[in-house]
Amino acid sequence: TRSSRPQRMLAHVKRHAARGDPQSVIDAIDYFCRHKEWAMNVGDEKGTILDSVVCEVSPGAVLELGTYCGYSTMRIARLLAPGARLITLEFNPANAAVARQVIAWAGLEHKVQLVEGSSGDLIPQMREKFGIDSFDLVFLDHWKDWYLPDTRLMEELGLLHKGSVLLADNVICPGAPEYLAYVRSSPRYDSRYFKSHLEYTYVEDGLEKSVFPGASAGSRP
Ligand SMILES: O=c1[nH]cnc2c(O)c(F)c(-c3ccc(F)cc3)cc12
Ligand SMILES: [Mg+2]
Repeated sequence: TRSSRPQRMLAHVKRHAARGDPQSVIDAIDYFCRHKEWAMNVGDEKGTILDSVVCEVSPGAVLELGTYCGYSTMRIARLLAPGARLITLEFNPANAAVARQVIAWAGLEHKVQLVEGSSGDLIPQMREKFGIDSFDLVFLDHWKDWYLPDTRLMEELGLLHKGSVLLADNVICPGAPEYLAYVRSSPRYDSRYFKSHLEYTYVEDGLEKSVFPGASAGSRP
């Protein structure tokens, strides 16, 4: 049967990127998506904003919701300090299989734990299965309708601490209106919009960065 777009992307990476060199893998994917076939990686423009947030937070524990082909996984992992951990959740087994190979090609597998399954099922298992107490940074990039329920779930499970940062992709295109309304109106978050463009296009999109000031915020003094 005909190869999939992620498989063709992986073949391009293996031909054009150097093993163990994450930047060359990132560049090869950006080239493939800009000049051969568009794909829904966060991309180079929004990726630069992602990089700056990762550097600012310098997280010890990161959760990525939505791995796809591992592009943003690599952008985050390449900036992590020794010992810092990134857990990335992917619903689609075929995409997860490609992402594992992309992450391995970049030589970043020791910093990344890729788990297949639905975020709603896996988030409640973070403590028991992965020994994670809370996340310093969460990158939401899976499915817009799950941004809000997954955020509520992380709050209820105490997986966010004072200062935890949520960074959400695609808040304009395809758009996550309920999520935006929540983080922008809740006294529990300090939220800011980083205007950018839909990956590899001139269409507007952006990232929403929301800092969790602590569970006590928004409750009666
Ligand atoms: O489903 C998605 N999950 C995560 N990220 C996405 C994304 O960055 C997109 F651009 C898009 C997208 C797809 C088709 C379009 F026409 C526009 C945006 C979708 C997703
Ligand atoms: Mg996205």
